[in-house]
Amino acid sequence: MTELFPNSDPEEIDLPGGELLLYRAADLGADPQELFENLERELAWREEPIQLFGKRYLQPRLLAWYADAGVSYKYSGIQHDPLPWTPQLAVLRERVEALSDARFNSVLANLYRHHRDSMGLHADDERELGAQPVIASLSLGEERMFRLKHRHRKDLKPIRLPLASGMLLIMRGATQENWRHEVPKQSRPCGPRINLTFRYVHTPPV
Ligand SMILES: O=C(O)CCC(=O)C(=O)O
Ligand SMILES: [Fe+2]
Repeated sequence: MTELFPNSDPEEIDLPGGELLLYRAADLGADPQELFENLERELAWREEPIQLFGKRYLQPRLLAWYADAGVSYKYSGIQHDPLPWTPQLAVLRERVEALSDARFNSVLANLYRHHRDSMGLHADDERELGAQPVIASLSLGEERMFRLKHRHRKDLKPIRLPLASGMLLIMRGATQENWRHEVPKQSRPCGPRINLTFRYVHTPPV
């Protein structure tokens, strides 16, 4: 049997009805600041529309979507056609796969330009991701607050997890079924942050 998590064990974050693992200083084979600068410069960042209650808005952050050929993904009501992996992203995928003990065929990159950029409360529970998806989320650049809220249990307080540069958070098990997550706007000014969420998209949908 292959060994789970060969690179030193991640921390387990207590999440009732879900599974969260955190590498506080993931071994990415490169300095997180250098990775941030390369990705900020090289990725094809776009302002993307979002469909909310039948209306189109611009998302409050920049996005870029990379995947294996033939993979497509509907995200926030919008169909995304992927770009081919850059050399940097391909290397990062290998590192993240080893650290997560999972396979990924795509990555959604988010660039939060400043403290007012954000990601609304959601779960990564699209059909194409299958049941109980493993989602590996790599943070680079400025620290931002990641918050999880249980869908039904009002007795559970939201979980606040500050995500700093070089941290790798793995969401798996029933996390997406039972919890939603967000990156709220904040009042304190800060610089840019990149978050890469590695996913396995099943095409055609399972
Ligand atoms: O920026 C983050 O930490 C979260 C990103 C996220 O939830 C997503 O891309 O689905
Ligand atoms: Fe998400």
